[in-house]
Amino acid sequence: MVPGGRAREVERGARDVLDPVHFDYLAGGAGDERTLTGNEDAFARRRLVPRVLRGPGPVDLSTDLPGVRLAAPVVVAPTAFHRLAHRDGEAATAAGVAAAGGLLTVSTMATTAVEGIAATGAALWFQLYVQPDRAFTAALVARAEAAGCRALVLTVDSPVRGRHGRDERHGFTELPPGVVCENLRAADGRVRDLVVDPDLGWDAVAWLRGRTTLPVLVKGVLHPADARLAVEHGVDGIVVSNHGGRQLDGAVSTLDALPAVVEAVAGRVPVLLDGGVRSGVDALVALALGADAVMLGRPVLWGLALGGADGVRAVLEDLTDELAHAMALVGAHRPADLTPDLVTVP
Ligand SMILES: Cc1cc2nc3c(=O)[nH]c(=O)nc-3n(C[C@H](O)[C@H](O)[C@H](O)COP(=O)(O)O)c2cc1C
Ligand SMILES: O=C(O)C(=O)c1ccccc1
Repeated sequence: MVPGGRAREVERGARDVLDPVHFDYLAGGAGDERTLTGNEDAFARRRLVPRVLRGPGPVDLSTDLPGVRLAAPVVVAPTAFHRLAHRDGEAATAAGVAAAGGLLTVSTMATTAVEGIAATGAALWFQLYVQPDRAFTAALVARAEAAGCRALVLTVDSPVRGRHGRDERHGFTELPPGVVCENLRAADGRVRDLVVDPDLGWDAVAWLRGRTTLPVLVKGVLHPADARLAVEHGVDGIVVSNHGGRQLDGAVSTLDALPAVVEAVAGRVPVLLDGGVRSGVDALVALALGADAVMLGRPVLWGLALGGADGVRAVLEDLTDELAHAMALVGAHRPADLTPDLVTVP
């Protein structure tokens, strides 16, 4: 079954097919889930002020990002444990992304090895949780690079783990038998536990630079001062993210945080946004407020749960089609035509 409908329907469908404990792990957020709901609410508050009679010409969504040229400014965000959503896990996700001509960010916490994910032919970035064991982290970076990942996405919003009430209520603490984080398998064959590093600082960017020639993005920036620091430390891109409301509950919505970050970055590196993007119109709003691309987290997981690779492909193609259609209706031919004056808060 291939879902073709809108994000809400796909989410409802996924809820119907998934173990409720696993659905809640994937859907849930930290604390009272204010930031989780705030991300979507921020999009719902915006309205578009379209331009008319802007002339003919096809819509061209092509976008250059670190290490990759894409047909549309849409990237799959890194999410853990795809084998909770579908038995084929990240291999199915990657096959769907490849079919849609997209880009998948592989999570450090993937339940399929990065080498196996790369075998699908999908374009990949690799999301990194820097471990206090830097030798192990360097080996993981080398694996990602050897597998053909085109950039590293350093997650910086997790000095400690968020507290997820839904998981606590269910007592969800362990993956099902046979499901493991294959990227945390060490040379000795044993799978390490993830350690988030409370001591991580900006020097981690220079450390990473010394170990890879890949572009490095930082993911999880909300404050414009941090965006400035990221540029000063030589990053190749910034992802405005609150981890889909799974880390600091009460954090600002990503759409509300975006304009100040864009102003601070002043075009020096690409700025991406994730959190609450559920439609092509949402993507258009983020681009108009200055994002160079959006990332999708949960919608891709729901497509995966419902339809495997075909479900992922359908989610990506639907959203991209809707973005192109909405671009035509606001009078824009390419992403650069999308400017903040097209968005209002009535
Ligand atoms: C189930 C789940 C697992 C996630 N795992 C990771 C992860 O391993 N690394 C990471 O940097 N972000 C992770 N994230 C955050 C996503 O990359 C992204 O920031 C967020 O999902 C975007 O919001 P959205 O789900 O509203 O699209 C995860 C999110 C979800 C929902
Ligand atoms: O669940 C998450 O959002 C996430 O990033 C994560 C972090 C550590 C282990 C598993 C998932």
